[in-house]
Amino acid sequence: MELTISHISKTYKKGGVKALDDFHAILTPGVYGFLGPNGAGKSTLMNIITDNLTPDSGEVLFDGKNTRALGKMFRARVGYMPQQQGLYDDFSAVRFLWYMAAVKGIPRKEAKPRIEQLLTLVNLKESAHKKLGTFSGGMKQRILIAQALLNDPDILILDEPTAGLDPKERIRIRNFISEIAQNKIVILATHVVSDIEFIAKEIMLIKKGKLLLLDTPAHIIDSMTGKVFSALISLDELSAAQKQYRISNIANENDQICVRIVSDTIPEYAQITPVKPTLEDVYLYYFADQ
Ligand SMILES: Nc1ncnc2c1ncn2[C@@H]1O[C@H](COP(=O)(O)OP(=O)(O)OP(=O)(O)O)[C@@H](O)[C@H]1O
Repeated sequence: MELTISHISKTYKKGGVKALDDFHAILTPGVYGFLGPNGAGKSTLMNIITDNLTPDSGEVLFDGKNTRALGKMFRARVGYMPQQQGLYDDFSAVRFLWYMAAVKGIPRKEAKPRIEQLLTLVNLKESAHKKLGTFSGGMKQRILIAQALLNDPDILILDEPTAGLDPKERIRIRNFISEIAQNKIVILATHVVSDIEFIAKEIMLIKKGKLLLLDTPAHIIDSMTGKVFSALISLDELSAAQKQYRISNIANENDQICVRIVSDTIPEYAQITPVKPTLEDVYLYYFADQ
């Protein structure tokens, strides 16, 4: 199974923003972390893949076939969880899933066992008849993921699935996505590094509509070797250091300051040591100016 995002460009008429600029990537089963700051073009791309938006140029291909030409056949294989919007607060969880199954044109006979199975999968069986308006942030995210899974999609697109969640819920949702990702192409858009660091097969870095990198987390992190340093400086030096370098962490150490610096060149401090890069450093390296 292969999803080709082939040279997609899109400029919004309103505002004239070039949201996507010749974006090209080939995706196979596994979780793709789609990482970029606000406004980078993530939602635009996901709306194009799901056929909610038309690109100016380029096309999306599923196993070599144009997805617009495949039409309904392709849409039946896609599950989409948009960013949390006004949920149907007065609907119970089970009613919401029935409603979404109808919207997706899933026959009642198929929908019934699927809804039961999904409520168990997302651990909401006991809250099936509670109104969505009473749900916590994590429960809302889980029911939104469940609706994206109603048609047992081959391609699952998740737009910021952990937005607004506390760390415990974040980890839960992350593990849950990892579990359901078997044999699916999962695109998980986020600007939170920790959401994808451990579960992504590959990471797509997007900046101003352009694909900067598409590679495994390990390769991306390795490519930063020799660019991350730890320096001990005095408090007086801190403000100049912040102006000169991208600083990913500041910690007090006795009467000195330990700064973590991301830099192409070795910073000129007396007490400096190269350190192992992390994905957070990568993010800062590419997006410090965003
Ligand atoms: N409907 C629209 N009309 C005009 N401009 C838009 C529209 N939607 C998005 N944009 C602009 O296109 C660019 C890309 O936006 P997009 O929502 O795709 O980014 P994003 O990476 O998903 O950001 P976020 O994480 O904030 O959702 C931004 O500059 C945004 O302001």
